[in-house]
Amino acid sequence: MAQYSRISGSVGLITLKSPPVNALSAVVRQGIVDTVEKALSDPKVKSVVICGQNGIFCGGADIKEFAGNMSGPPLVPIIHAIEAANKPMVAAIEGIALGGGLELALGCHYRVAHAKARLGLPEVTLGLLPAAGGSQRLPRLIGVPAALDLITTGRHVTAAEALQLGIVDQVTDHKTVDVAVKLALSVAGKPLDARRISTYLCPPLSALDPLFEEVMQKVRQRARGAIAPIACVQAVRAAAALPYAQGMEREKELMATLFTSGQARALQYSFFAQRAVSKWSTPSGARWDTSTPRPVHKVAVIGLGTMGRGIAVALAQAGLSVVTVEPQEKQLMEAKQAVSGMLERGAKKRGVAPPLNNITYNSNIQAVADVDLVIEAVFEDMALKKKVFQQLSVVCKPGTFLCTNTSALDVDQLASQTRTPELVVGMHFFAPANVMKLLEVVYGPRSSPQALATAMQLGKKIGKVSVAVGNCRGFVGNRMLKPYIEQAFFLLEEGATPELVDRALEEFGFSMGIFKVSDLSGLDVGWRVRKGDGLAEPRATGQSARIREGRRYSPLGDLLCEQGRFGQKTGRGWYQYSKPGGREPSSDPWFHSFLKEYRAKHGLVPRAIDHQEVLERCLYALINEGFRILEDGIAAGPEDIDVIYLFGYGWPSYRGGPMFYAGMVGLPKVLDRLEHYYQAHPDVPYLQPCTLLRRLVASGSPPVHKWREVIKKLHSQL
Ligand SMILES: CCCCCCCCCCCCCC(=O)CC(=O)SCCNC(=O)CCNC(=O)[C@H](O)C(C)(C)COP(=O)(O)OP(=O)(O)OC[C@H]1O[C@@H](n2cnc3c(N)ncnc32)[C@H](O)[C@@H]1OP(=O)(O)O
Ligand SMILES: NC(=O)C1=CN([C@@H]2O[C@H](COP(=O)(O)OP(=O)(O)OC[C@H]3O[C@@H](n4cnc5c(N)ncnc54)[C@H](O)[C@@H]3O)[C@@H](O)[C@H]2O)C=CC1
Repeated sequence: MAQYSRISGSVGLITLKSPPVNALSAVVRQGIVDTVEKALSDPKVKSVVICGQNGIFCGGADIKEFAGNMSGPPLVPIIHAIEAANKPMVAAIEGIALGGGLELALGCHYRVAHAKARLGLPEVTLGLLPAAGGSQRLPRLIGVPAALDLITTGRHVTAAEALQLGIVDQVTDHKTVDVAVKLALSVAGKPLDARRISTYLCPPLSALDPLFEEVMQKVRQRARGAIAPIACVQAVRAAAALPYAQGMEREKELMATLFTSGQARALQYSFFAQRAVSKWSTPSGARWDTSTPRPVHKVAVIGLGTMGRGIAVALAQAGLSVVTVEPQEKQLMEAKQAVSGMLERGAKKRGVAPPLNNITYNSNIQAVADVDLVIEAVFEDMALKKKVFQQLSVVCKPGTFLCTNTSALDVDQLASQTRTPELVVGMHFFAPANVMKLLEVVYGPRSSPQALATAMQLGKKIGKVSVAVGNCRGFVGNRMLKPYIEQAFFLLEEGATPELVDRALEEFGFSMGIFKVSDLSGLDVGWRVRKGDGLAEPRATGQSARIREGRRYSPLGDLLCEQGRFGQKTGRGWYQYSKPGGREPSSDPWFHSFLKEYRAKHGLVPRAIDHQEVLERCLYALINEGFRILEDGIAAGPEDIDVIYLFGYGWPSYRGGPMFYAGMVGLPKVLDRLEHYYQAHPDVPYLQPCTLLRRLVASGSPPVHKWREVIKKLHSQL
């Protein structure tokens, strides 16, 4: 709703009231219509201030309404009426003015923002464009280049930047509404023509066409198949080239295409999925709202290799006190230098002082005696990790949470090395740990709800999207990756090339195909795991060379590693590079002839493989494992899996995550294709459709937000 009052004798005050972010729901829009009418028809009122309750101006349209039948008065005429008013309208912006919220403010004649406010048009991140006049008013107000930047990225700006750009007229540290009322009093009765942004012409640019061509090319490249950023550029172009009324028509037309698109649905799903994962629950009944996290001020990081360094940076940047331990003197020195460099570069970007003093560097584990929580990041070696956990259990003060950054090892085995297994959880970061947003928080059978809640809260504090997952080999993300990679290897055996597989995946929207990723992260990583599992030993030629434990196996990755081809770091992998450490992959004739010989040696007759088969085999195998993970209770719901893939594995955001994507493709189709491929490859168990998928299809393929009901029923029957 919106509340109306009169203050200071002649100022009408309209307060948006719709917790938590004063979103513009149908009721709020109706409230604005009613209160604006009241203010304009009250002869005692000479000017009007619009603000939001609880220090929040407005979070934009109510995104929940997009999924249903939109009712209530539309926003565009409301904003037109505000702009056309004959009394000065002033927006008092506290907290946030986002999307429709900023568009509402742009309809006002003046804007005052609190110094801590953030403003932006983030519609593009929801698969939309600012269609309440935002794409037409913002370029008229701040110019085409700046508007293009804000609208195509959706980035939020601070009040200071908004002032510099000309989005707001005034920034204050004091009570924003008081300052806005003062301004409203001072401008009462003054002419308003020059304050109506829709009447402005965009600031002239000498070469409009080349500018838009260049921008479109860049945006297309960055968008990797997303349609909203392209539509945003087209809308701003209309602002630059057309009169306002025609520009508004174009904005509406472009929005109509986006509004009903699958991409918008996927991105809006992902917005709510991100929020849903913070409301975690476990099969044993522990929940986010009944578990109290303990405050964490001081954290230890054990092992300052690739991961430990990034984790230490993320913690220090969030203001935590960090104690690091690295026994190798040379490694410790190098790490100190690298960590300080990362902190300095990060601070420079943010215009703050580097938090160098938040970190201490130690070679002795005794240094962690008084920390609240430890994150272990030593080599992926169970024996070593067990030893470290035994030491931690002795050295740390009672009650210290002990966390491991292992990517796949059994968290419960580590817990059993300690005197307090209930305080042990996994905190699985992704490389580079100070950049990647994802954190898998892994609970074992003995982890206490408080340990899980504390790790989840710490994740939030350091800016991660944290997802609680059960303990199994590879947890959620890496477990699903295994069948995906396996299919890619099999496709090479059957006739595909790394180039073909990668092209198909990149056209789907991944920034890199699986073979390029493998070259980047190092083929030796998977090789070490396969050797540990007893899979990678050389076998005799003939059929057994491609079978392990009764299943089809491809030794291709092992054979490359035996040749010292570890990927980018050695300058050779699935592709070749100009030098060791080179970044640009190019097709490698050596690999192609090696593949030819390999196929001949194993009696494999290559056949033509198209992009569709690549996508179906790689993605449906991965999705099938996702269903198994849900079946096993390792992830609480499809949203958890999707968020993990969106934030940790480069799944294209406009496809919503693998489980949402399965729903979009149609579960019967996914089931049918898996059945088809399993029939063709009965020696590949990952392709056998799992029970949950079958059950969902038998239940009429409900939408993704209803899957939990089917999963619950399945669990109750097991
Ligand atoms: C043929 C068809 C033709 C169709 C034509 C259609 C024409 C339609 C014209 C429509 C024109 C209107 C255009 C418009 O107005 C567009 C928009 O405004 S889109 C929305 C833009 N706004 C945003 O993207 C903001 C999203 N929110 C956030 O970024 C953050 O939530 C925020 C920074 C505001 C706060 O962050 P934080 O403090 O961290 O809190 P949470 O994120 O946890 O949020 C708290 C709570 O609030 C819920 N929420 C937040 N924003 C919204 C929202 N805009 N709508 C609904 N709900 C919102 C959030 O989900 C949390 O609730 P939970 O219950 O915990 O999930
Ligand atoms: N590299 C990656 O992309 C990811 C790795 N991980 C996991 O993170 C952990 C660390 O991996 P990386 O950082 O890549 O390894 P790394 O090899 O770069 O670093 C490991 C560090 O641990 C140190 N170390 C060894 N024994 C120690 C001990 N007893 N006490 C303290 N430090 C000790 C080593 O000297 C080395 O500096 C592993 O469990 C790995 O599986 C998790 C996610 C991603």
